[in-house]
Amino acid sequence: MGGVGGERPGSLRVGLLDSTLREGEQTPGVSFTVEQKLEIARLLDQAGVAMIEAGHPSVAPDVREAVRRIIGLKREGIIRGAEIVAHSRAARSDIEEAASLEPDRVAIFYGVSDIHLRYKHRVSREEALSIIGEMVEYAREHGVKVRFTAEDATRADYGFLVEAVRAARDAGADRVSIADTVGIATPYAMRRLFESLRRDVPGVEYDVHAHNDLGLAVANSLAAAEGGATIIHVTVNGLGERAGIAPLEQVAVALKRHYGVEVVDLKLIPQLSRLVERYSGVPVPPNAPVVGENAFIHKAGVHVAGVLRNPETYEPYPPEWLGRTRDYTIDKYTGRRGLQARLERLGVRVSEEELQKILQEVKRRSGARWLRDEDLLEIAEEVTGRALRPRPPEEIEALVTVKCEANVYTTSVARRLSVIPGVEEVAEVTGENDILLRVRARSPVELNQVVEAIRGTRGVRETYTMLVLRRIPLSDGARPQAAGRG
Ligand SMILES: CC(=O)SCCNC(=O)CCNC(=O)[C@H](O)C(C)(C)COP(=O)(O)OP(=O)(O)OC[C@H]1O[C@@H](n2cnc3c(N)ncnc32)[C@H](O)[C@@H]1OP(=O)(O)O
Ligand SMILES: O=C(O)CCC(=O)C(=O)O
Ligand SMILES: [Mg+2]
Repeated sequence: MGGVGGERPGSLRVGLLDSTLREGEQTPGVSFTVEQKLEIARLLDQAGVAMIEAGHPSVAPDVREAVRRIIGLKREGIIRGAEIVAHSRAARSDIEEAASLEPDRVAIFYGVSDIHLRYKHRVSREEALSIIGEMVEYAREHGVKVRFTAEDATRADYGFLVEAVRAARDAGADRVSIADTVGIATPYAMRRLFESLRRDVPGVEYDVHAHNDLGLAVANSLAAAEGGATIIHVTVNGLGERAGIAPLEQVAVALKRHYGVEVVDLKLIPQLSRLVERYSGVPVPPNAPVVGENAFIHKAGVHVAGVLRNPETYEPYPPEWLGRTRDYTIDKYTGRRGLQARLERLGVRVSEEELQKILQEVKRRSGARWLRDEDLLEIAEEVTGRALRPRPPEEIEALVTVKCEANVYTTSVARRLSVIPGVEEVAEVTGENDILLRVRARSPVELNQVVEAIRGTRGVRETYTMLVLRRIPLSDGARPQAAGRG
């Protein structure tokens, strides 16, 4: 492959620390239950993350309980590979509480920028160095591995940062996390910072923790890894304080795409993303990289024509990496090639002239929305004058009630359902159910497929299907009169 995007900057020795359960729960409005945390932790381990930051036990009883039980899963061998990390302030009480649960590692954070020293900790640099040394040593006395986190490291004076990292290393920390706590680093500065630290303070391994306030978290994390960081902190869907931190899914795919490193099983990413979306209640936008609904949906005719010949024309990596599939929409942006391919997929062959007419009609009708296959076939029938849709003697009509998962937007689910072929009407309703659908199918097998598609839609918890046995046509005389004073 040529060009800038095809360059391989070289291989990296790097793994992921997932902090969905700690940093991710610092997202405003997010609170996972203990059971949800266990489920997320198990899936993260299955995916192959190197470390799970399970929480900060001193925060609240349920946070402590989740950390305790995740450590229990590790002990029982249910979580197999991931190292379990407990977060802690540089305070004896926090360290004792964290260490008493016997995690693999305690991570002790302490702000190292002058802003943090002066306004938050209200200590001098000398005092800070002795607190860092003492607290790391105190944790080590409890028999756990220790990571020291230099919080706000990217705004710290470099000379002092070096002293702080040395103090942590000399007291027994084998890892140091360099945190871009307010997301102000640039990739170039980040790479140089890690290169310098590795030169000036060898003998420890480095983590990078990059916030996304300026949308640079992924770029900064990759740059840090190029500079020598061996662990990248991520959260599923990029959850975290303010704009969050580097999203697991983006970092994992970028590492494979750019460096040929597969740090997690990419095929588990869609499941992880949906699970965390559901439990966090934070919706994944359709245009989110990797996990967004539109990540592999093409629209413009020129793109579709290219993708039909070779998907690489408009895809940086194939959806198959994630077990996803590509698709394209039919609307006013469609061109001849895409339209023809779609018609062929539907088993419809048309002449050049008919194709042109259908295209004109598509462009005239679609407006802001995209056309379903059914709509397209209807247009094609009108243009060609041929019956293109098989018409069995009877159609089955059904009403399907849908209950949505807690914490999902009913309107998003309704929108997803509305594009399922066979779904003719969608209404959001009050009462026990959230959505009512009118469905039409040509056979019981087809009805079953439609219902399966509904049940498999993200956000759908439960469905109930009622077959319509008979419709009673209302004669004019039987039609209820509008209430009026007349
Ligand atoms: C950048 C990051 O995200 S780091 C992770 C931050 N994590 C959290 O804050 C977890 C959620 N926090 C909490 O539940 C609470 O803040 C607790 C339990 C940690 C502490 O609660 P409280 O004791 O009531 O203190 P409060 O939150 O009001 O203030 C923080 C105190 O911790 C001190 N502190 C802050 N950071 C540190 C640190 N790294 N090491 C030691 N002490 C610290 C502050 O100076 C302040 O002390 P003060 O009360 O003497 O002024
Ligand atoms: O412990 C860490 O590595 C990071 C702490 C944190 O969340 C931050 O500084 O933003
Ligand atoms: Mg953070």
